Amino acid sequence: MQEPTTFNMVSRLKLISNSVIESTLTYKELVPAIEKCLANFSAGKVVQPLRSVVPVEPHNGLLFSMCAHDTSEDVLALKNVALYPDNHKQGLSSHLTQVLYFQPSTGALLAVMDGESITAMRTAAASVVATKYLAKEDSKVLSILGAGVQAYSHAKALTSSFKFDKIFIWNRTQSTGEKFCEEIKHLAKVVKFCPSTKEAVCDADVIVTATFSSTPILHGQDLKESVHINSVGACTPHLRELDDRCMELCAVIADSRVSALAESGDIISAKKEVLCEVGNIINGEVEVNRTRRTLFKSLGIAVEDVTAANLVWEKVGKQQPVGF
Ligand SMILES: NC(=O)C1=CN([C@@H]2O[C@H](COP(=O)(O)OP(=O)(O)OC[C@H]3O[C@@H](n4cnc5c(N)ncnc54)[C@H](O)[C@@H]3O)[C@@H](O)[C@H]2O)C=CC1
Ligand SMILES: O=C([O-])C1=[NH+]CCC1
Repeated sequence: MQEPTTFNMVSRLKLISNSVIESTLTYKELVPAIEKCLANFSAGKVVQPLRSVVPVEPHNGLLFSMCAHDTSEDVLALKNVALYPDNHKQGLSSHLTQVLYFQPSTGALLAVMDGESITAMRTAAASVVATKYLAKEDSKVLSILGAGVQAYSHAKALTSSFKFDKIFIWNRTQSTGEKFCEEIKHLAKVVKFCPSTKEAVCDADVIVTATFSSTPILHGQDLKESVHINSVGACTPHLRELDDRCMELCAVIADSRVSALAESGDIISAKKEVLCEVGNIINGEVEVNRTRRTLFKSLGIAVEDVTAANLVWEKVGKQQPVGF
């Protein structure tokens, strides 16, 4: 009898596209699931090595490989991200990603999922969780720096969880920023493009930074006394989005302390301490004063992809069970 191998199982593999994932995943289900996985992660219930990053220098690309096993949920997956900021010139997304979803008991590959929507949505869901625990409860003004995929998912996720009266947008390219404002104008009473980051953030209660900038775009001198920042970009040691003053003023909370200290250009360059992981706050181990300046440093961790992929599997993948 022929032994089942990955190759002769291929006909039974589920391929799950972005469009299916977009019509399947909702923030209503994803946010609590991400909250739980961040709590599991900080409670030591997740096996997750630091992701590997291969620079593809001639093409200004990076290939990330991220894997985790959530032991309390028994879910196993691996995500690849090809991060090529110049891809837009060829009409391609800057992040090309796939999630491989495994049967933990055998290691059999059950599904290959498009990773773009999973990445966009799980990152925004993690920021919603951080905002829930760290921002002032009466936050009314949201500011987003950037107008790409993450800016969009954050606008959608944050407004589906909190009520903002005003959203201020800044983007390096004004025309793209204005187009983005038009797309999200239904999300708040006022949605306005601002020509400078100072104008965009000076009244903000909650700020999102989601760009490819390599130099600071958010400056401490422009922040209110009480503000919460979700810092989503600058996920490699040579990139920065926040200046030293901003880092000095804020209490820094990360998704993963290990990832933050190894990967965050802002934390490494400013020699900033990480107060705790957001999971420590969820688990009731640390309390943070919401009326001070707080910064959630999101690097993106594999267990978030594992969690999102598991929701997709439970909702659309399971109908055709895969097994030997
Ligand atoms: N923390 C996490 O879990 C994740 C973080 N990211 C990071 O978030 C950031 C945004 O990602 P996407 O929205 O998917 O990318 P995107 O390609 O859709 O958008 C990129 C944005 O950055 C802006 N930008 C590009 N170069 C810039 C510069 N030099 N200065 C200022 N703005 C610049 C563009 O105008 C655009 O608004 C990237 O740094 C990305 O690597 C992405 C996925 C997950
Ligand atoms: O977690 C993630 O998917 C990523 N973080 C930075 C680039 C992609």
